Amino acid sequence: MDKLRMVGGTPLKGEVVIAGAKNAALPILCACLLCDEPITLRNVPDLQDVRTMLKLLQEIGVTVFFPDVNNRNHVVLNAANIKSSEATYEMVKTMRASILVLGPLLARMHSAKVSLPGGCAIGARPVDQHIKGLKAMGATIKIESGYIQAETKSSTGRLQGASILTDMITVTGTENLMMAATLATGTTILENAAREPEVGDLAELLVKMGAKITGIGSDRLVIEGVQKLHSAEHAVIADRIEAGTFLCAVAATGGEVLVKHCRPDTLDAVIVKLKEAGLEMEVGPDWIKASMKGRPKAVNFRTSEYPAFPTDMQAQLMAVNAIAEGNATITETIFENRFMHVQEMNRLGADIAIEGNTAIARGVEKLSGAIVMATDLRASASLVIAGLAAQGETQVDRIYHLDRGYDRMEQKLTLLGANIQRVK
Ligand SMILES: CC(=O)N[C@H]1[C@@H](OP(=O)(O)OP(=O)(O)OC[C@H]2O[C@@H](n3ccc(=O)[nH]c3=O)[C@H](O)[C@@H]2O)O[C@H](CO)[C@@H](O)[C@@H]1O
Ligand SMILES: C=C(OP(=O)(O)O)C(=O)O
Repeated sequence: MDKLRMVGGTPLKGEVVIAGAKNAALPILCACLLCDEPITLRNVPDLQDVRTMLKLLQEIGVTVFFPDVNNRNHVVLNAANIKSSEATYEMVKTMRASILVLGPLLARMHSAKVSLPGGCAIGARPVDQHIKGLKAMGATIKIESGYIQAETKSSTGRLQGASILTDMITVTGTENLMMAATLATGTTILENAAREPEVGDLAELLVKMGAKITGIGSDRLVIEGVQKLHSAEHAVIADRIEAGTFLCAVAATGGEVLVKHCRPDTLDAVIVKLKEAGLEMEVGPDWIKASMKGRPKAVNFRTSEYPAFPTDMQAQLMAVNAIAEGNATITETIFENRFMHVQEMNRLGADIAIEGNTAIARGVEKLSGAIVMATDLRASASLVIAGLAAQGETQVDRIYHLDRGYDRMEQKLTLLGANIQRVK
């Protein structure tokens, strides 16, 4: 199992180019299942979850073509010949986002069998709202032998438009139901829809494919079903979480970094908090120039749905707080178990206590290197940030979590002057 070894204490300096967003690329790849014509995608990040999704789509019968052998970010998908409507346990257990094939397969093939995702390191993460929404659109769904088995029951085989109000805001739930609704008969209204930029990016691709969607970017999506979707081209939106992760790394280590090819307009809540922490930022249309002098200041924050502070940035900003001046209160409201990084940060000398869904970080002047273990994707990123800020050598084990969602993180950090290596 790969590990990352780093010697902390070097301020980051230089430029970093942000990749396409994992959380936009994954549903966008699944959208190719909705039509029998090629979908051309650019700015697809080259990371493990994307490779897993491409493998799953190939198992289903999608052809995957990289027109330029030297560029894994440009992919053409063609789902003209679907041969299976199944996502196996083997696939879903490595990547929960496999659930995103459910809506498109059901809409296009009129049946789908997808392994029920289990819980994961950050929480129970049920998919009851996906199921509830598809049932409201006329699907028959049973759970058997760990699989969601779904079928449409109308005479045409098509799902039917419905008004759906989800019990809570769910990102992949909104995406699954929106994709399913594009090929349904009649109109679907999704109330309490997720407003995350990645949902909007998926909606933009669907519109390019001929879908009729209004309310994009709002919490009320109206989708008028069409009979067929067609070929389209799309560039995946920049990853706001990767950009935010590098901004936190600058805040924790000091230095000056130009974050390029990002979407500052999707990072408002993160920018506000990092400014409070003392990170100086000049913001352009697709770049942020960040510089940090001295120690960060502690910042209280609370995660919530977009446009509020993202749960996927909680661990990284906690790493900044670990070495800040003062105490911070950090409340996680999205996932019930997303503090697994706390014990590992404390092994690096942080002073963080957990009380229910709140962590209290008492900033320490210095962290000291140690061997720590990554438990999930963003926990891994936070430990890398803490390791880069710590004195001495840190080793982050189980880096496969990090590889799920970051495109060449250690190479990008090396270009910024960090002393970091992958150990096989
Ligand atoms: C691939 C992808 O885009 N992943 C993101 C997506 O995950 P994901 O879409 O899985 O997260 P959700 O938005 O669905 O989850 C939000 C909350 O709702 C609960 N819930 C959700 C659906 C459901 O049917 N029932 C239910 O109870 C979840 O357990 C969680 O507590 O949004 C999360 C919240 O921004 C991010 O952390 C993930 O990075
Ligand atoms: C939790 C995350 O991803 P996933 O939903 O794919 O587990 C994440 O990107 O931080």
